[in-house]
Amino acid sequence: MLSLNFIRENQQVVERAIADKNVSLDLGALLALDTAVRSMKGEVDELRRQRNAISDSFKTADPADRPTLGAKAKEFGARAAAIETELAENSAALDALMLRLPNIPWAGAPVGPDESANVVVRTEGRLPEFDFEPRDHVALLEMNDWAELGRITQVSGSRTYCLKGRLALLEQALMFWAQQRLAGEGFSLMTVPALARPHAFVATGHFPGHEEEAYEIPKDDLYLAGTGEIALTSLHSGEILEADKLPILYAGYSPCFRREAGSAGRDVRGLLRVHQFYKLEQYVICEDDDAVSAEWHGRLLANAEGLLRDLEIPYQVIEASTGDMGLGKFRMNDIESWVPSLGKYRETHSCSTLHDWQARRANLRWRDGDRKVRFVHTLNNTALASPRILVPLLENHQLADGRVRLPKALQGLMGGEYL
Ligand SMILES: Nc1ncnc2c1ncn2[C@@H]1O[C@H](COS(=O)(=O)NC(=O)[C@@H](N)CO)[C@@H](O)[C@H]1O
Repeated sequence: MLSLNFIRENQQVVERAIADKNVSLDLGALLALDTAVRSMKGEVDELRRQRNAISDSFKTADPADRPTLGAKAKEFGARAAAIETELAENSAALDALMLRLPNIPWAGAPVGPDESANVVVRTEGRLPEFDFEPRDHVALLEMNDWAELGRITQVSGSRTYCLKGRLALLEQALMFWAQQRLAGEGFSLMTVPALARPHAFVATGHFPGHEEEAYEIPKDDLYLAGTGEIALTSLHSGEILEADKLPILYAGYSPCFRREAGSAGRDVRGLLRVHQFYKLEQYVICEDDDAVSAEWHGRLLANAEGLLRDLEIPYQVIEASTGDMGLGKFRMNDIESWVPSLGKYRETHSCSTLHDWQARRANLRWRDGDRKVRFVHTLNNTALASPRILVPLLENHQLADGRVRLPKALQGLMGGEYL
């Protein structure tokens, strides 16, 4: 969310962001509501003041004047109440529009309608050269009995899976390894619930707008989150964080649930796009200083790139366009990992800076050195998300006989050179 002051003073900038992020929002209507709400508040206050003045004069008034005074006070009270009803409606309408306002994207974001406008900013790692026809990850899973992809769908529906044997162990080893790495970078490890209240989805910006993507638990007024970001963003809602507590660095491990409502027909085979997966999330709450959050953006990206380098997975870093980055982002860099069987890079990480857009929605604030209370900046990036990361991991390191050679960084943990 943006502040009303910012919107009033930067209408063109906000209009530009609305256009560049493909948001259908009538800023004029929002500003008209803002004006109406402010004038109505002024009217109610004035009526209240006048009514109180009459009430105060009542005691010392001439008894003969009291009926007239009483009637006047009543009339002012009735008019104030009538305005307050309309004021409440206008305020609710204004709040609803405020939640739909995009954050202002950074000046370096490619302007475009969707991912087609994204730009590759860096390509790392040498693509594997196979002297055999490389198998896709599903074939590798089947020939090594590393997953159950068939019968389980009769139990749990489409886009579900079981990992088996050494691959199930590898997923645990990967998450353990990545958590050790992030702990070494000063992140506090946390397991995070997928269960979350609707307000937590509003705080991150998933709601309103993406309700369809979340599994709902109506009996308990809960939803299942698609990312640990949702619980982590609202964990400190309402607190005023002391300056010496910042930056807060969380490495949040959670199950993630996504209905993938809009993905019919995409990635239907295997592990790329499933309803339930596990993610280790890098999450930062820092002071609202653009240079400080830009520095954290770079570090979150570097952490993820370091993991991919040690997994010996070739990847590329993407600068997301204004149309692809999403409503709340100031900046988003995706990392795409090479998938040999597809002959292309596929997103495995997404690194975002949101400035105070989430903080305003989550009421996340801190007290600066001058004791002034301000909204914080929030950032998040994937550290590892499994089973998707297993797809490039298995395919890039496969041998002609279907075995998979483990990256050196995992051989100790997994007790051998091969999965
Ligand atoms: N349906 C899915 N199945 C498997 N993995 C998924 C699915 N959806 C997302 N992911 C993984 O989760 C990563 C992060 O998802 S994201 O929506 O892009 N971004 C976030 O959730 C942010 N909180 C950063 O992690 C993706 O890059 C991908 O690796």
